[in-house]
Amino acid sequence: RALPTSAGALRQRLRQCAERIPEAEAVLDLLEKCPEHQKKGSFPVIVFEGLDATGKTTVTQAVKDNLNGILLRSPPACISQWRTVFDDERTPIKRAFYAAGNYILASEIAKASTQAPVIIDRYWHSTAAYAIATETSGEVQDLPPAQDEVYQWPEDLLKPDLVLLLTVDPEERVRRLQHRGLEKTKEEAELEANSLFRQRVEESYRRMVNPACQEVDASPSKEEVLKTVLQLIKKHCAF
Ligand SMILES: Nc1ncnc2c1ncn2[C@@H]1O[C@H](COP(=O)(O)OP(=O)(O)OP(=O)(O)O)[C@@H](O)[C@H]1O
Ligand SMILES: Nc1ccn([C@@H]2O[C@H](COP(=O)(O)O)[C@@H](O)[C@H]2O)c(=O)n1
Repeated sequence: RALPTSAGALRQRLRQCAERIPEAEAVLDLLEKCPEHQKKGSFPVIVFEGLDATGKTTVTQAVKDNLNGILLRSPPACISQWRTVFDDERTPIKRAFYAAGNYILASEIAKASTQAPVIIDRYWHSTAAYAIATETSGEVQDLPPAQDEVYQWPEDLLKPDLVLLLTVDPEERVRRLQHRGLEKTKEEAELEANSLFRQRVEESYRRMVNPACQEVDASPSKEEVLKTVLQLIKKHCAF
């Protein structure tokens, strides 16, 4: 399978291509500096997931402001300058880059969560959901079965306290995409063109376990979505 599900496996994958791709060596260097099996601090760690234009950037910023939190994203800023290089590579190398981003981010989460609530725009569930959806074709029924190990959280990756999956109906998502008008990645363009791919990504999010995603209808106004999200955080995270 294209997605390496441990720090050891993704290091090996990056090492194999490091001679040809100098940026892989740079990612490896950063990974080496991250202690393994990171532990979170006493503040809650809350992740927002979902297809593009479901409102993650909008809601993470608002939640961060509301909770006086620290906002992080995957892939983290320290490797995002190499993103386009890996997006143009073969799938296994591209997935190793995004997986590595999550392990590097875990170090940032560990530190930040000793200081304030941590709000994260995409983490492991995004890496897994896009990988799973790309490896299959056709209907959601063609995805690996619900209990498959692909939906498991990696054993050696720091776990969040709460994962909220933002969903909006396809028409509203397209309206938001058009309104925003940003440049799309290849995968985002495919997502827009291919409704089955979009359904597979969303269903893969829903099948993730340990931790599972809690779904939030993000179709209402920004204010209402924020209110719902803050209520869920209050209910699930003690701080
Ligand atoms: N609840 C909402 N109602 C109406 N418009 C919204 C709402 N939330 C976000 N938007 C608008 O939709 C667009 C996409 O939102 P945003 O950038 O937050 O999504 P995103 O999930 O972070 O996208 P991506 O993953 O591609 O970065 C923006 O123009 C934003 O202002
Ligand atoms: N943790 C992550 C984050 C992103 N991806 C890949 O990037 C694309 C979406 O990124 P945005 O910056 O537009 O939010 C998506 O196509 C994923 O393949 C990832 O794999 N893991």
